[in-house]
Amino acid sequence: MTGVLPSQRIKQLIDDGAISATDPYVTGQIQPASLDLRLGTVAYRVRASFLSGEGRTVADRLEEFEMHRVDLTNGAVLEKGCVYVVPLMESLALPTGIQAVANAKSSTGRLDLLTRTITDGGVEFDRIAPGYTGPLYAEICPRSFSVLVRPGMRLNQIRFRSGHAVLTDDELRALHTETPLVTGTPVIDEGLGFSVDLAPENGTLVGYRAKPHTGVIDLDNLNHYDPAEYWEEIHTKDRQIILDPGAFYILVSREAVTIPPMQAAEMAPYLAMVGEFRVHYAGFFDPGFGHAEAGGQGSRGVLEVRCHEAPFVLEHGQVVGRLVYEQMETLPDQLYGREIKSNYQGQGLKLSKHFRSA
Ligand SMILES: Nc1ccn([C@H]2C[C@H](O)[C@@H](COP(=O)(O)OP(=O)(O)OP(=O)(O)O)O2)c(=O)n1
Repeated sequence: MTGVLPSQRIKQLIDDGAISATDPYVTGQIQPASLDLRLGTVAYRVRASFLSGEGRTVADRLEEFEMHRVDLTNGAVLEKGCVYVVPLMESLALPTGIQAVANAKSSTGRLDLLTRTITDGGVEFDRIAPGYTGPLYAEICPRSFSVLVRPGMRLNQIRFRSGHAVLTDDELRALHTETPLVTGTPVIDEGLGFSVDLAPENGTLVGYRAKPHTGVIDLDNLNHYDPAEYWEEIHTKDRQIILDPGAFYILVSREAVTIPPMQAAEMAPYLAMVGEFRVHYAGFFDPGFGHAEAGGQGSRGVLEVRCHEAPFVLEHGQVVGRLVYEQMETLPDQLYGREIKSNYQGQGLKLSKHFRSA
């Protein structure tokens, strides 16, 4: 069978020893179509981000790039602007037919914590070769805020798939006719396009921009921080905003999106050629996200946007990203939503769960 492996198949991989961990698994770690990965006890501050490269291990390369080590046991701050490599508690011994892909969790992306997975012999971030056997590491680069972390914190996640799982545009059109995937007319071109909302129904608040020189965020503090101390509100009445190079924004999609129970999705930039700005990082959408039966009607996608070379005008309804839908191998035994205490079901414009709601 081909497709993305659901929660019960991930449990089976654990039972079979294809996934192992230094510490017992915790409640909620297995998600409908992914497994949360946990930080180990040490962070290596490195000179620069790196990939280990064919035939070489991350441990070897750390000898080359390590500047110093930080013990995370009692909590430690990962400083904004620095690059760290943290060995994860989980490791893999994948069967040859199973391939994996990792990604930052949505909460991590919303905090602008660039978090990518690296492996021994790896030549790409976040893509794990079929049959990979070896340790997993998170490379973490806090870009807007310094963060306090402890062992066991879950910053990234991993998805497993067997064979080819991506839906073609024709399959996506057929699925949309069966279960509407977005509100409005779907833009289907190598996935489902979605656009930015810069003309909200009520009020003028369209997004947030990270403030410089803020305090530390302890990732265990949920619904805790005052948004005003970390974010500047972005208001507009004229359906457009100008993005500043280097600044980090949280925006929201105009469309409500649905991921039916037998599909999962990954967010990708709309066009690789648009270098001026990029919707990035947190890419996984769970089966059941936005799905009415899982309490998700009207869920928008949150967009983490960074502008690069030059100031860039973003207009209401401009297509900025696309969701690449994949088929689940079998129906997951849990869906994103209320039952599993998900944080972002039914969301509109929403900062990470660490901030108090307005
Ligand atoms: N750029 C993104 C990425 C994801 N999501 C939505 C779809 C996901 O199904 C949901 C949760 O994603 P994660 O599991 O990555 O996030 P967390 O684990 O941080 O949230 P939760 O605690 O709710 O599981 O957020 C989003 O709105 N915008």
